[in-house]
Amino acid sequence: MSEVVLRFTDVSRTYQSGDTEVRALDGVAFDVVAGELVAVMGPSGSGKSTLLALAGGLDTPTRGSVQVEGVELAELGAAGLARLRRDRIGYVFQDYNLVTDLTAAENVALPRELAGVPPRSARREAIAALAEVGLSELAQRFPDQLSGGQQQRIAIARALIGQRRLVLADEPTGALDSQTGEAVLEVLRAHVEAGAAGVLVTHEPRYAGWADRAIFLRDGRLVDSTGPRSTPEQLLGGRP
Ligand SMILES: Nc1ncnc2c1ncn2[C@@H]1O[C@H](COP(=O)(O)OP(=O)(O)OP(=O)(O)O)[C@@H](O)[C@H]1O
Repeated sequence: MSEVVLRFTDVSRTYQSGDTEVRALDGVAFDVVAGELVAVMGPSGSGKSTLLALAGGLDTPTRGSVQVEGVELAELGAAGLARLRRDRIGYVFQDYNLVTDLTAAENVALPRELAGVPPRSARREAIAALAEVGLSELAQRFPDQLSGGQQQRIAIARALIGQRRLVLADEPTGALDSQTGEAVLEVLRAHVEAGAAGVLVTHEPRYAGWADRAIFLRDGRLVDSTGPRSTPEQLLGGRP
């Protein structure tokens, strides 16, 4: 049995909007195991970003339980949650969220330095992470000297440096042309193959093809999910 990295058990999230209640998520349950990439799909407003925010401990469920590596997020205090987010969870955003006045290497090293790793070691780890995403030669460049696809690959290196086992990606290909988007997903896929668990929010069936399976949300409910993909050829080919 593969290790469960992310577990949602009967998770609901309700927002109060004036007098009305918005049920952003309603009784959602699923697991993501190590080595697995799960795509989350669904129309606008169906709850995809809410699901990702709950998985990353950026938001709290109204009902139900979210566990990361067996740890119940609701039972962690603010400091414990911040530590878990820094050390175990990587977030990749549509707009990269790189620090503009830090170089690529400094951006990638940042979470390690915040975790107390000495700067020299953090830098060494960052250079290795940049090599993994094929960008070692661009380590000294600043974000505005890099293409969108290069910036997103740096964001992925930053999301996975250290011991982080869970990578949450919210439309990471949104701002990219399709060829560059495929290259970014190839990097994400490789990290998952190396043992991380991944959740990828995407509108694009083409990109969802990089995932092992997809779950579909409608009005906050999990309405369908595809089975695991069967052949290595399909996985490597990147299309369903
Ligand atoms: N802070 C909030 N207050 C009130 N309602 C909210 C809040 N955040 C989200 N919602 C509502 O919850 C529902 C789910 O929103 P969510 O952003 O998770 O959807 P989504 O599937 O990510 O949409 P999109 O694809 O457009 O980004 C929507 O009806 C949204 O309006």
